[in-house]
Amino acid sequence: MHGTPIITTKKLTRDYGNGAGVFDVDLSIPRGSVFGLVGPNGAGKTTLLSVLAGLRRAGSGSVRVGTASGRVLLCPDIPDFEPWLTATEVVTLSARLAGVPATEADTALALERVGLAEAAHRRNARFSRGMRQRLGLAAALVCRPEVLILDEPASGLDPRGRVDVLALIRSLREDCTVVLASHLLGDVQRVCDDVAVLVRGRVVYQGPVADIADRGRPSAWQVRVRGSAERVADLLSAEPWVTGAFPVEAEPDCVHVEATGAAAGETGIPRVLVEHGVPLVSMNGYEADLESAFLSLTSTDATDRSSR
Ligand SMILES: Nc1ncnc2c1ncn2[C@@H]1O[C@H](COP(=O)(O)OP(=O)(O)OP(=O)(O)O)[C@@H](O)[C@H]1O
Repeated sequence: MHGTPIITTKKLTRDYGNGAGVFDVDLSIPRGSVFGLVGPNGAGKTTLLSVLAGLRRAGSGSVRVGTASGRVLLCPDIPDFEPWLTATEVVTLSARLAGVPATEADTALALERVGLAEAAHRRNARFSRGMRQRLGLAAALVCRPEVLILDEPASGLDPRGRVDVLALIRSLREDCTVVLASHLLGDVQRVCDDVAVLVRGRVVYQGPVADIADRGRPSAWQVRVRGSAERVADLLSAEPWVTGAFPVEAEPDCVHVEATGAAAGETGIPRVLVEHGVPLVSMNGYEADLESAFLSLTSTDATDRSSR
């Protein structure tokens, strides 16, 4: 892992009983990175984040955070504000409560960064879930945290808002270390440098996000061609690395192709089409589902790698 760690945990455990909680968690979060904590519902992400933020105590084990406690901020998934406050008032109050001097310009900048400049003087009572999440981010940013902990930061956003907020989070590495939890592997892949995967309270993988991206790469595609889908399916079926190829019933010019691996298909399908003079219109990989990514991450191999 790159960078000196700003947060390290050793054998961190918070046991709620009946198998719930987090157990023997060893984390090393590099300073200045965006670190993702990913896992299915109930895996223990929120528990772990709140222990890192100092809001919940660990039952055993240790947490070392290389900064003053006031410089670590946690932003919950859907922050709750007094409904009568305007967005500007929420952000101003947040800075005051944190004891951070913030000018009007600082407040305006924080709101602008999260895309709420136009709503700056509106009361938050009628804000959508996504706007509330953005406002929570602005309220955190104005405090200039050294470590910003975000629980499901994009869960309430529409696709456009999601892209914007993920880009914003990515840009924050210049200012602080970000630790975010998500059950959406795609979001984590997009913004994080390193990732830890929690399954039933235990870290089953920790390392560069690129490694997970490789595991999540699809090895099945819907290939749209100009020409006969039947012929393309026959051509591809003859290749040793193709494990299945057939025309898609509802889409006359599409072929469903499955390969032995991601790289084999990504290079092999366009090559075969070029060789036979078939124009390729599009090639879309089926998103690997989270469940199978987690299954692959709980394999012996992945568990071994978690100790590096
Ligand atoms: N205060 C508590 N007392 C007892 N059990 C708890 C407590 N808080 C959480 N749990 C249980 O611990 C497990 C982990 O919960 P946690 O909220 O940390 O998971 P999560 O990964 O954040 O889940 P989600 O993605 O659904 O928010 C769950 O089984 C939950 O029911």
